[in-house]
Amino acid sequence: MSATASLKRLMPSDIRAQKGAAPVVVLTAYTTPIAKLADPACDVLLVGDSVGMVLHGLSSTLSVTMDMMILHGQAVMRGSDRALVVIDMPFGSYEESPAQAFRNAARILAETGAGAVKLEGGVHMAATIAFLVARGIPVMAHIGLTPQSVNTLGGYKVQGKGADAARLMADAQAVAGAGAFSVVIEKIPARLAGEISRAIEIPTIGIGAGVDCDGQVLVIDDMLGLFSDFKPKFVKRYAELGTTAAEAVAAYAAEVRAKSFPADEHSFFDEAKK
Ligand SMILES: Nc1nc(=O)c2c([nH]1)NC[C@@H]1CN(c3ccc(C(=O)N[C@@H](CCC(=O)O)C(=O)O)cc3)CN21
Ligand SMILES: CC(C)C(=O)C(=O)O
Ligand SMILES: [Mg+2]
Repeated sequence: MSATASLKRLMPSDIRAQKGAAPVVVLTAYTTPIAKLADPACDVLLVGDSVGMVLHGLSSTLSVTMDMMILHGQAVMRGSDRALVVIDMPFGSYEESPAQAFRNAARILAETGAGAVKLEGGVHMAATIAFLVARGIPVMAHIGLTPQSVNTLGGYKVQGKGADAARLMADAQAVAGAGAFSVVIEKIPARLAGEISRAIEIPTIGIGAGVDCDGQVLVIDDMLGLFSDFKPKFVKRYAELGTTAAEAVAAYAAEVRAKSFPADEHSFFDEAKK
């Protein structure tokens, strides 16, 4: 961001090393001004494919494109100089083969300067994660509720209940064994998330996964109260900026109609006013 930035940007190895030492603080960011605001307080800024739903009005993440992720990734890099920037690989850009995943992940890192990519999947994506890591691409994994699989999961439901717990533990161990530097665990029972966090050696980043994860992530628009269509149980609203903004817009509209804005102080005159 600034030419004189003295702090070195955090790297995937720094995040990995926070396990057992300091909780990993993650928020999404999609734009330069939001990145500027979140960078000083966060360890990781995640350019999530949630950008499609939050900023572009899409009804799921499935139609998010490589070009969208790269454009928003570039904007977030310009607004940050401390946090590690991680960019979601969009649906369809990595599932076909390790070679396809490498080609698209390399393009994301080359065109944005970000430090890592994130992709969804456990046991079935472990070979791809290992392929990327062996070729210089740090990977954050994402297991549990994986929104790109909403159509096969049958909705945005809690994962890992009952007999599914063993499958989720296997997913966590597979992505850790494949060399991921951390793993997002979404919408699973808190007790299982704690067991997984204790069982693997990389930091778990929870969203709807309880307090025993090694870090937490939220969509920033959700926690700021800016994305009002969506209030799942795991979101805590730390502000109500959507309400504040709507009130400001209403006040502006009323003043324009009443001709009380602009006042002299917002206007220009060719002579000093008497
Ligand atoms: N704004 C936003 N926040 C997110 O956390 C988020 C996205 N978008 N988009 C990508 C994925 C999708 N995610 C989701 C989506 C739905 C639920 C969920 O619990 N849905 C409830 C209804 C929630 C509501 O609308 O109040 C459900 O029953 O389906 C959870 C995570 C998480 N991610
Ligand atoms: C919610 C987080 C983990 C994510 O994947 C996204 O924002 O797309
Ligand atoms: Mg995502």
